[in-house]
Amino acid sequence: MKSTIDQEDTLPVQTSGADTFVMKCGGSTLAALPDSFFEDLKELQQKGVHPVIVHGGGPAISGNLEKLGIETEFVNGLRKTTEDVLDVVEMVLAGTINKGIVRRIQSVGGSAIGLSGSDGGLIEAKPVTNHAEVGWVGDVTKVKSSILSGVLKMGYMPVVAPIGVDSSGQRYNINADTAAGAVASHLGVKRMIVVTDVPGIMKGTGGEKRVLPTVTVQEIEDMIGTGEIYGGMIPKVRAAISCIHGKVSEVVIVNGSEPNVLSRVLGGEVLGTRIVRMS
Ligand SMILES: Nc1ncnc2c1ncn2[C@@H]1O[C@H](COP(=O)(O)OP(=O)(O)O)[C@@H](O)[C@H]1O
Ligand SMILES: CC(=O)N[C@@H](CCC(=O)OP(=O)(O)O)C(=O)O
Repeated sequence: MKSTIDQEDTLPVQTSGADTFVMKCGGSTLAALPDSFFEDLKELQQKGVHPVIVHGGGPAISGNLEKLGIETEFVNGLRKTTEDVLDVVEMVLAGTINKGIVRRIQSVGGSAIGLSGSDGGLIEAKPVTNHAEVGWVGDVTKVKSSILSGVLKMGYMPVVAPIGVDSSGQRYNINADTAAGAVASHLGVKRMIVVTDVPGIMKGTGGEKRVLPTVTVQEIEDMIGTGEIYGGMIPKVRAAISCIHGKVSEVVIVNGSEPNVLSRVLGGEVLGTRIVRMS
C-alpha cells in the first residue's frame, strides 16, 4: 500500500520509534478506568516513555444527543453526522471527555495537554467517500506530528480528541480508532495499544469463547466475513490493518481493566490480541 505520509512532517528521532507509543482509549471503557491505569501512564512518562493518547467517547456522545432529542444512527460503524450532531460531537469529545482525561492524568501527578484535531490543524481531514450517506464524517489526510513532538518535548503527554479540519475550516467527526491509527502512522511509532472493554479479539461461542493472542490480516478479513468480528471491533481492526502497513509493526488490543496493562504490554508480556505485520 502506498504511504500518503508527508515525510517532512514525521517526527525527529527522539520522540518517535521505540520510546513513543500511541494509546487509543475507547468510550466503552473510559469511565471505568481505575486510577491505577493513569498512575501506570504517569510512571511510563517519568521513565522517559512518551505516550500519545487518542480517545473516543461514542457512548457519551450518544447520551448527550439523546438528552437533546437529536436522533443518531450508525452506518457501518460510523455515526451519521449532521451539523447539529457535529456540534454535540465536538462539545463532548474536545470538551468534557478530553478535559476529563487530562484532569485524571494530572490528578495522579502526570503532565498532559489536551488538544482537538482542530488545534493547530493537527488532524487534516476530508469527507469520507460515502459523505452523502453519513454526512460530516472525515478521513484523515495528514497529521501534523510536529505539534505532537513539540508537546512531548515540553514534557507533556498529548491527549487528542478525534476532530478533523480541512483547509476551508470545515470540521469533521472522525472515528477514534481511525484517528489513532493515522496518528500512529504519521508519528512512525512501533506500537499502538488499543484499550477497550473486552480482553482482545474473541473467537468462538459461549463457554468456548477465547481471546486470540495474535491474528493475521487474513484471519481478520475472514472473521469480518463470518460476522465473528462486528460492530465497534470493525473500525479497530481496519485501523490496525491500515497502520501496520507503515512503520507501525504491531497493534495490541487489550482490556483497560487489566492491572498495569500498558506497562505490561510495553514490557513484552503476552496480553490481549496482537495484530502483527506478516513480512
Ligand atoms: N470478535 C470480537 N471480539 C471481541 N469484541 C468484539 C468482537 N466483535 C465485536 N466486538 C465488540 O466490540 C466492542 C468494542 O468496540 P466498542 O464498543 O466500539 O469499544 P470502544 O468504545 O472501546 O471503541 C466489544 O465490546 C464487543 O461488543
Ligand atoms: C464517525 C464516528 O462514528 N465518530 C465517533 C467518534 C467517537 C468514537 O469513535 O468513540 P469510541 O472510540 O468510543 O467508539 C462517534 O461519533 O461516536
